[in-house]
Formats: sequence, C-alpha cells, structure tokens
Amino acid sequence: MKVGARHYHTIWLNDDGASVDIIDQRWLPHEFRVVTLKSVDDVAVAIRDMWVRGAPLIGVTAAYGVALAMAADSRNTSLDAVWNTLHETRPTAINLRWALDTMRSFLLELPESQRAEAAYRRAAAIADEDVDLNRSIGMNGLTVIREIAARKKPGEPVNILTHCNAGWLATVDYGTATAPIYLAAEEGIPVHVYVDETRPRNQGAQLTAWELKGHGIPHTLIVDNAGGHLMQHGEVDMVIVGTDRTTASGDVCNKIGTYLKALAAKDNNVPFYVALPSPTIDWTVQDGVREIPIEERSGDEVTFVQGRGAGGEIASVRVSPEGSPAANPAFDVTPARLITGLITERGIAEASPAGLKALFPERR
Ligand SMILES: CSC[C@@H](O)[C@@H](O)C(=O)COP(=O)(O)O
Repeated sequence: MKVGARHYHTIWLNDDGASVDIIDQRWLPHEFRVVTLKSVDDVAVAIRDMWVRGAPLIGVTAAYGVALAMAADSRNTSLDAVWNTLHETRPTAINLRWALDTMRSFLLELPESQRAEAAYRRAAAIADEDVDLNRSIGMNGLTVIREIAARKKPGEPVNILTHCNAGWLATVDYGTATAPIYLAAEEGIPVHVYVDETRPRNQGAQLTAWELKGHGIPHTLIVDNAGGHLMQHGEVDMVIVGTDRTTASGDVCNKIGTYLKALAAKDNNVPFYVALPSPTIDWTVQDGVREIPIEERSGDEVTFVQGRGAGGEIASVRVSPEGSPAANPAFDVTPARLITGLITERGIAEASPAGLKALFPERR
C-alpha cells in the first residue's frame, strides 16, 4: 500500500540479497523507519518486541527468519533451533507456527546444500501468497459492503467499525479486515471507518488511523468504550476485525476487547464479520476459550502510554499511580455464536465446524 507516493510492502529482501528489511512499527504514526534484520536473533526481537506485529506478518517474518538461519547453517539442528527460537516469541498468533512448520517440512526434503537458496524462495512465496489471500478476502468482503451500500441513500457512507490493526501493516499488503474497505473505496463506494484506539498498545490510533489517512479513507478515531454507544444509535452498519487464531469450530481469538465489541454488535443487530486467511485457522483446536494460549504482556504497556510530546520527541508517560499493579492479557476469544461470518479467501463461511468444512473440504 502507499506511504506518500511510494508503494510499500511491510517486509522485503534487502538489496544485499540476504538480510530482510521491515517497516519498524514501533514509531508509527510519528516516524516512518525501515530497519534491516540480519540474523535469527534480530528476527526474534522484531517479533517479540512488536517491531512487526499482526498474525500474517508475524508468520512471514518468521519464514524469512528461517531463511536467515539456513544461510548461516543449513543442518537439521539449525532448522530445529530456529523453529524453537521463533516459536517462543509470541504464543497466540497461529500463523507463526504455520509458517515455521511450512518452512521446516519444505526444507527437510532438500539436501543441505540447497536449503539456503530454497528457503529464501519459499519465504518470498509465502509473502506473495499473503498478498493474494488478502486480495481475495477483500473481494469476498466487498460483496457485504456492496449489499449494505445498496440499501443506503446516494452518497451516504457505509459505516464500518474495526478494532486493533488488521490492516496492511499487519500483513504484507492490503490487510485482512481492511482489504474489503480499500477495495470498496477503489470502487467508489462511500465508506467511513470507526477506528477503536485499542488500548494498551493503541494499534488503532497509531497504525489503522495512519493507514486509512494515507489512503484517503474517511475515518474517526474512537475510544475503545464508544463502540456500544455508537451501535445503539445506528451509527455502525457492520464490524470487521481480524484474528490471530480461529478454531475449527469458528471461535475467534483477536486483540483484547474484540469480544466486547461482538457482544455489543449482537445486542444491536449489527453484523459482526471476521476477515482471515486460511493460515490463521488452527484446525487442531475446537474450543477457543479453553484451548488458545493468551499472551500476557508487560503491565508497563498499561501503566504507560507512548506518544509525541509537545517538543516533538517520542516519549512514554505514566498514566497510573506508581506501584499500582496492572494486568495485560493481549487477546480474547469471541465465541462463534456471536459472529455473522468468517470472510476467507475462498468465500464467507458460517462460523461453525460445518461452515468452515464446507469451504475447506480437504480439512475433513
Ligand atoms: C490481520 S491481523 C489480525 C490480528 O493479528 C490483529 O487484529 C491483532 O490482533 C494484532 O495483534 P498484535 O498484538 O498487534 O500483533
């Protein structure tokens, strides 16, 4: 997508043909910085400390991490080591394990002498596939936006609420939840997005708002607690969020606060959609609430907020009394019964075992 006049992906191979460049998301929206990852340790830090984040992008970054490992040492021991190191970085987004498994099973078939080059090729293919998956999600989600737009008066926007950042910054390009929005705007459908700020890390305020502004998409930033009120007053036509892991039964794990939005949507008959590529489905898990590990992050993310000071510097400020403890579960699970549909690259599935199996029969 665009940053100024230039088209960017969130990750790409450096001109040296070996290291990997990423957009360092810690500084957005204040500063646009690109950093180069040269080793598995760099990749682990970038994922763990959220220089890159968002389930699909975490997966692609890990795939390139495997390529960096293979360039240094292509033995099976190195493959196991990189799998373990990167798998430990973040526990919830299943795309991480999917990408590591995909890379490992592909590379194990090859002689060691061919692994480094093949790993870079496979990582690049995973990145390209992510772009294609998101574009297909966009086309499928667009049908819902078109239907809502058809019921509106001419020029009246379709109001969409989203939570966290499931935009192009969370993927390689397009985003998942934002793909239908970008395609609707391209088609000339008036859209307006309510952006939840998404405490504690403020991915909505810092990333989604920045993306939408960059693409000229009308949007309004709201505090996380405003969504229910707006839904009660008919201000939201649909909700679209992303997901870090969706179970085979259609339960959706996503950024903390998603569940409350789904409850409010249900109570107000607002359609609640989840956009996801198939690598985000964990076919081994049924009950999301019981089975998905929820990342517990530092309480400092709750007690401090990062922003730009009056003097232009990027600073962290404390928002609570010194010594007050804080809990920081990073994700929650929205049960399938609260979800109107799962927008995938193959179409829109009912959030149920049967709905998912109908779209992905090979998983039977
Ligand atoms: C297309 S991204 C879907 C989710 O990964 C996204 O909504 C989200 O929850 C990201 O969490 P984050 O903690 O910023 O990695």
